[in-house]
Amino acid sequence: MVLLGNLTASPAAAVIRQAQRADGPASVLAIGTANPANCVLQQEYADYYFRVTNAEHDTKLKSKLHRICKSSAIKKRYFYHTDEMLRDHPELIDRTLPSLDTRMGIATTAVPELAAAAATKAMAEWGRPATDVTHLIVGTYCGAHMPGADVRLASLLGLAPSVRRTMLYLNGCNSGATALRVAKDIAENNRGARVLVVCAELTLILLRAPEDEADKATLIMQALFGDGAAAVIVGADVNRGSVECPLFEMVAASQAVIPESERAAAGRLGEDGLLFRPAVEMTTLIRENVEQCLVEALAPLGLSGGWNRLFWAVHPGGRAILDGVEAVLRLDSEKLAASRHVLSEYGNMSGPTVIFVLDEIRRRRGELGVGRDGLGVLLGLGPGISVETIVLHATGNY
Ligand SMILES: CC(C)(COP(=O)(O)OP(=O)(O)OC[C@H]1O[C@@H](n2cnc3c(N)ncnc32)[C@H](O)[C@@H]1OP(=O)(O)O)[C@@H](O)C(=O)NCCC(=O)NCCSC(=O)CC(=O)O
Repeated sequence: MVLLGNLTASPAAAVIRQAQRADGPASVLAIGTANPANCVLQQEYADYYFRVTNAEHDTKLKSKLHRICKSSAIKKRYFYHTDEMLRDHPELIDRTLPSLDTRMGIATTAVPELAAAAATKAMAEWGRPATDVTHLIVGTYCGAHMPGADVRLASLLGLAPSVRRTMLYLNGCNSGATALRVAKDIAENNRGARVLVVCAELTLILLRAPEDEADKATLIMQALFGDGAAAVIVGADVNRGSVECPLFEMVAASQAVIPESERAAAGRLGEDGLLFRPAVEMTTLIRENVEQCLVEALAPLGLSGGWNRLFWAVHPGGRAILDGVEAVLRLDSEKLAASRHVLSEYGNMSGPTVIFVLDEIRRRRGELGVGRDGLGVLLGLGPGISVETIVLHATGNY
């Protein structure tokens, strides 16, 4: 017996505990992404939005949205909602009507289905049977059901009934990074664990008609956000000769909140759906604090400063956010090329977006700023303002 304060640790228990832990670091083993079919070009978005919201008479506001769309650095976005769906549900557009039930009703099936489309791709790349998934983490801001989208998703994918599920609701744009951080801890603390992480978001939950000149936040949301889902398989201790192929080792993960920024990215679920308002100050707060957050996360690992040595998967919350991060970290222009590419092709899809960025980095086979030692940072940004930092090592097995 070993006495630790008033606790008694038995060597037998310690051996059992040790045997449950993985030896190696958690790794990203596969990535899959999916989007709904309805694609709207950004240059046509202002016309589209003011038409479907029956607000075409408001030409001043429409040209304001057109200007914001033009400077957004977004080319196109995908949406689950269609003209027909909006015609059938006027409550989604009319701000005076309650619409939460309609939005949640559609999300009940649409979120797990989009999540399944991304997960199926990740699992096909992974190469092992669905029943080998031991843990499932699902993130979404679209819905708040019991049981959640995780149960429906597990059934769609044919996961084992014993799969250990974790549901992350309303974590905002950092949910992709948050889910990966939790998956890392699970994989490293449960020998043999294979964690399926899936984030799926539909802007249907936050679609609303324009109000007036003072309501710029609505225009910003409508101009930037799109629908998408992304999935990752995370696991440690890949056996030699196995079908599995580690893409990125997860070296370290941390989270911080920017001081006094609670109101800068705030939302609430109400009768009119999800009202989320990133404040004008969000860009400045990130710009002024991101380097300090990174120093605190990376200095203990001996990695602080010299940011151009690393590759970067930064959440593309908006063009101005990427410009701010690039300027303050003095990054070479190719370092945020993957983030800018994903913003341009899909807009801000909230949680899944940073996983799309990681996928883009591996698809371009290291041409996007992966240095000789292969180290990089996945940076999640969301309400809080939360800053998620995951240090990755690109294995080169793309
Ligand atoms: C939207 C933009 C592309 C527009 O760029 P522009 O170059 O056109 O010009 P700009 O920045 O001056 O903005 C145009 C007009 O919109 C206003 N404006 C800008 N951001 C605003 C905001 N968040 N709320 C309300 N108004 C806003 C400006 O004051 C200006 O008004 P006027 O014309 O009257 O002077 C850029 O501002 C941008 O990328 N902003 C960051 C968007 C953001 O906050 N993303 C985070 C989403 S949340 C997220 O990702 C994570 C999460 O929290 O979950």
